[in-house]
Amino acid sequence: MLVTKNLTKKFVNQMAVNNLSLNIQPGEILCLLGSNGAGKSTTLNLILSFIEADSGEIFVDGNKIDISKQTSVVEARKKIAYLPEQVNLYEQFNAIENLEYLTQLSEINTSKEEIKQALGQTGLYEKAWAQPLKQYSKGMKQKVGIAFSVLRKAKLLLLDEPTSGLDLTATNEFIQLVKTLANQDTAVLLVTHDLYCAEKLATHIAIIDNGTVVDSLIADDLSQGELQKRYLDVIGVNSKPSHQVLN
Ligand SMILES: Nc1ncnc2c1ncn2[C@@H]1O[C@H](COP(=O)(O)OP(=O)(O)OP(=O)(O)O)[C@@H](O)[C@H]1O
Repeated sequence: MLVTKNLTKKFVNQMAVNNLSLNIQPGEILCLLGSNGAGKSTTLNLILSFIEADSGEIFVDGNKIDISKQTSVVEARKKIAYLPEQVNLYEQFNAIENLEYLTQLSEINTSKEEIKQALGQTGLYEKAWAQPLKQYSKGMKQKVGIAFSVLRKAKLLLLDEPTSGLDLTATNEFIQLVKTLANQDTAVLLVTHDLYCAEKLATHIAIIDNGTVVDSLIADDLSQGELQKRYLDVIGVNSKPSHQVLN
């Protein structure tokens, strides 16, 4: 569903993404795990055609994105749902109104019943559906964002640090929700530095450092604690003293 081949992007003197190749099939959840500045957001921005790669290729559902052609970008974006770290929705509107408005804007033919079904699928409790989003927590807003991706029938879901600011209950609810979407054949790219989320959610993990994948793992093959060890090895924490002795 998503293939990137040797993606490279440099900002002035900073190599943000360096020869990055990814492959996500329908139903797979690939976690791009990396620390601050590793190149995660730049990768998402490239896939979304917000910025242009210096070199490399991106294929969505088998079609190569040609950023110089509006039709190519529009076609790719139709298949992609993007959930940014801070979900951008209309705070004065309630969940149903938001989804009615967003589907109209995107020219998606949908009924109120389908909107309610999509909200129901996310587990957002029904009492909240008619409340303005300014009264929502981050986790609740995310559910509305996910409902929109369900209504759009997106084949590829991009998640940017989705669990930052969520408590453990909301994190676990979110993880279950994304797993349900993957079980329905959505391909998911999850970008995070949250090891817990990576461990609980991903089917595949690519550890990224300096814009390059330095370790690729299959979640089912990981033993207890192995991901944490391999991640800490990459970011160099295991080789540093664990604490300083103060005199
Ligand atoms: N527009 C830009 N101009 C210059 N340098 C940039 C720009 N965007 C990103 N960078 C640099 O590219 C590198 C990768 O940044 P990126 O934002 O992709 O990392 P990240 O993994 O998403 O980090 P974080 O977890 O902090 O969001 C960093 O060194 C960053 O400073």
